[in-house]
Amino acid sequence: MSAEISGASVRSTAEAPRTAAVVLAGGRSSRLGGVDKATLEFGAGAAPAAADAAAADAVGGTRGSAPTTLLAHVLAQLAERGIAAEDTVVVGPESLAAHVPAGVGVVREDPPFAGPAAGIATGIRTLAAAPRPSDITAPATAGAASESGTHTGAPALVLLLACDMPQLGVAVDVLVEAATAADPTSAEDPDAAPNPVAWTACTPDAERGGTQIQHLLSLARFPVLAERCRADDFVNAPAKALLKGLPVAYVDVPEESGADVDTWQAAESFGLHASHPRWHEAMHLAHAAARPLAPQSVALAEAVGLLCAEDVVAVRPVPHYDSSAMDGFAVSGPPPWVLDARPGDTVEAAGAEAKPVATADGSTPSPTTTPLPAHAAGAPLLPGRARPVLTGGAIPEGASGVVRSEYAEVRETEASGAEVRPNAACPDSEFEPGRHVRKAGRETQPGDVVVPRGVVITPAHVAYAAVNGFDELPVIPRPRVGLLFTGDEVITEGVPAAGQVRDAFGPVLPSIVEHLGGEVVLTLRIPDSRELTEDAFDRFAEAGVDVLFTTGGTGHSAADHVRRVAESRATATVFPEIDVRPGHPTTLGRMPGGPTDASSTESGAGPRSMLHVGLPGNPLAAMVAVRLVGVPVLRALRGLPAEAPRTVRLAADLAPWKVDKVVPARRVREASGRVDGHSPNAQHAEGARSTARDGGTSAAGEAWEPCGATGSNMLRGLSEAEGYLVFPKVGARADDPVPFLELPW
Ligand SMILES: Nc1nc2c(c(=O)[nH]1)N[C@H]1C(S)=C(S)[C@@H](COP(=O)(O)OP(=O)(O)OC[C@H]3O[C@@H](n4cnc5c(N)ncnc54)[C@H](O)[C@@H]3O)O[C@H]1N2
Ligand code: MOO
Repeated sequence: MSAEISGASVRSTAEAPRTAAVVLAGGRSSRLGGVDKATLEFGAGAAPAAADAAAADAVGGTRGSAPTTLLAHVLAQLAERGIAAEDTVVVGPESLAAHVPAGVGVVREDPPFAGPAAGIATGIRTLAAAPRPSDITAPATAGAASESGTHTGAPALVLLLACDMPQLGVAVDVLVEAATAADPTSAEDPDAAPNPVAWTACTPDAERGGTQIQHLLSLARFPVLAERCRADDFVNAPAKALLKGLPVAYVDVPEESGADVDTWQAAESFGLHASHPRWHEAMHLAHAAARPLAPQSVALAEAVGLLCAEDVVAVRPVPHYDSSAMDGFAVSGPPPWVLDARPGDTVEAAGAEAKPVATADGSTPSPTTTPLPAHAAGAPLLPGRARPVLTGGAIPEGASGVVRSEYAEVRETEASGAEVRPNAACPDSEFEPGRHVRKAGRETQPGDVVVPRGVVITPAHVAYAAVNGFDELPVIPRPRVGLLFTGDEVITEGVPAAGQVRDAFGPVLPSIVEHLGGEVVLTLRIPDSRELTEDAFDRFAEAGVDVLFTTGGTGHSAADHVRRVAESRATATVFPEIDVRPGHPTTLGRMPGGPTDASSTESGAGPRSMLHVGLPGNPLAAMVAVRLVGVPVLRALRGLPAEAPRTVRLAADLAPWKVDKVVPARRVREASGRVDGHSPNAQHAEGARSTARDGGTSAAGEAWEPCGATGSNMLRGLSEAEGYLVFPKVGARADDPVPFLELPW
C-alpha cells in the first residue's frame, strides 16, 4: 500500500505577507533506528505527484525515476508556495547541505539534539541575522516581496515545521490563508484588539477522538518570534514552549497534511525507504520490515525448537493430588492399623478430573475429562486404618502419612481380619505426620508459568508441559522460506571448468535457514533469464513463503535479472543496497505474496506479503548479507527482538577506509599491536560504540584479528572465523572496541 503524495491545489502565498520557513531535520529518529529521516528516498513506484516532482526539480531535487529525498520533497512544497530559498533554514546536521537547493541555509542547534524548540530558535536567529541585500532577485513564483523583485528587511511570517510530514503543503496553505485574513499590524500594536500572533495546525485524532495539536506545523509573526528567540535559547524545551503565552489560533487542517513519518510502517505507506543504510541501520530496517507470524497451537512433539507465543499458565497444581513417594501403606493415626483393602484390590473411581488444554490465542483453556487412573485414592481412610498405596498413588483423605513396605508387616488376626504393624527395623521417623506424602501443588501452583512467552521451547519445557496436562503449545510457527539460486555458470557437483563456479550456497543455505528457525519450503535453481526469474518469483509467491532469498543477479549487467525483477514487483523497497563491504548490492523489498492461509496473517496487519532478500553472488558478500539482513528478518518473523551487537577489542591498528567493512575474524589471546603509552583513540572508540548498541564488550585480555583471505569472492577466511568484526570506516586502534556479530550457525 502506497499512499498518494498529494500535490493538489497548490496555492501561492503571492497575496500573503513575505513568509520564511524553519524546517527541523535533525532529530534522533529513534523509532527509525537512528536512520536520518530527511534523506529517506521515495521509491520508483512512489514518486511524488507530478506538481511536486516538477517543483522538486526546480529547487534542485530530482524527478521521474530518479529518487527524491523527503527533505527535498518538503522544500519543494515550500518553494512551490513562493517561500524563497534564502528565507528557508533547515536545522540539522551539516551533511544535509548536500540535500538542499542553493540558497537554503543549513544550521545546527547548539548543543545538537537540544530539542525541537531549541532547533527552531536556532533557525529563527539565523533568519534574523541574515544579511538582506536589496539586490537578491527572488524566483518568479516568490511571494509579495518578490513582486518588487527584491528581498529587504525581515520576513513578516515564519513557518515552524518538521521535515517528516510528506504532505504538509496543504496545511501550509490553510495556515497562510488564516494569517492573511488576520490584521497583520495589530500584533505589533499594543492597543489593538487581541489578534493571533501564531496559527497552529490541528488534525483530527482518529485513534483517541478529538484533535491533535501539531506544534511543528505552525505559522507565526516573525518579529515576535525573533524577539523571543533572542531572549531564550529554549534548550531542551518542547516545541509548544515557543508560542507559550502568545495568542495562538488553532486551525483545522486535513489529517493527511499532518501525517508524519514516525515509524517504518509509516515510511513504507508513503513509499519512502532508506537509500544507502549503514550496516547497523540495515539490520534495524530488516528487523522492522518483517512482521511477526501469527501464533499457532502445535502438538507437544512438534514444539521443540519453536518460540513460545504466549505464557503457558498452569490451571491446576502439580502434583494435582497428594500422592505417595513410596510403595507401602497409607495410615491414619498411630499403629497398629486395621487393613481396609488388600494389595492389588481395585479402588473405586471417584469421578472425572479436568485436564487443561493450551490455546494459541491465550484464551481460557477448555477443560476436557479423563477417567481416574488405577492409582486413585478411593474412599476416605478412617482413623486406625491402613490401605496399600503405590509410588505415585493417591493418598486417601484422612491419611496421616505413609509407612513404606520395608518397615511394615501384615498379620492376620481373628478379630479384624488383617492388621498392619511397624516391624523391628522401622524408625520412629516413619510415623511423622505427612511422611512419604508428596503434597499437591508442591511443584506447581495454578497460575504458575509453565513455559514463558518468548523462550525457544526445549525438550524439558515440553516434558514439563506434559506433566501439567497440556497436549498442545502456542508457538510462533517456523517462517516459510524460499531459496532461488541463479547463474548460468554455477554447477552443483564436481570440479568447475574455467568460467564455471561450484555452487557455494545450495549445500549450506537450507541448514543456515533451519538454524535460524526457518523452514525451507521451496528451492528453485535457474539460469540467467528474465522470463525464468519472473516465473520463479511467481512460484514463490504462490507457495506462500514469508521470505525469499535469492543468490546472484543483484548487479546491473545484462545477465543480472534478480534486481530488475524484484524492483518491478516490489510494493515497497526497504533498501536497494547497503553502505558496507562486502555485501554492498544486497537488496530488501516487499513483494506481493506470502501465506494465503488466513490463520497465518498477523492480526490487524492486513494481508501478508513476501519479503525478498537479494543476496549478492559473491560468496562472502552473500554470507555477510545473510548475517546483516537474513538474521534480523527471521528473528522478527519469529517474534524475537532486534539484536544488540556487543563489541570486542581489536588486536591491531586498523587504517580508515572508504566504507564500513564486515570481516571474518578470530580471537587471539592478547592485544598485540598495542603501542606503548597509547591510550585507545577516543573518537574511534566512540564511533564504534555509536554504531553497536550496547551488547557488552569482550573479556579483558581477549582481542580479535581479521582472518586472511576475506575478499568478497572468497570463503577461506570465513571457514577459519569465529565471528564477524565490523571495521568502522574511520579506522580504529589496537584495543579499541569494535562491533562483533556472531556467526549464524
Ligand atoms: N561493474 C560492476 N561490477 C560489479 C560490481 C559493481 O559495483 N560494478 N559490484 C561487485 C560486487 S561488490 C558484487 S558483490 C557482485 C554482485 O554480483 P551479483 O549479485 O550480480 O552476482 P553475479 O554477478 O551473479 O555473481 C557474482 C559472482 O558470484 C559468483 N556466484 C554466483 N552464484 C554463486 C554460487 N551459487 N556459488 C558460488 N559463486 C557464485 C559468480 O560466479 C560471480 O563470480 O558484483 C560485482 N561486480
Ligand atoms: O559489495 Mo561486494 O558485496 O564487496 O562484494
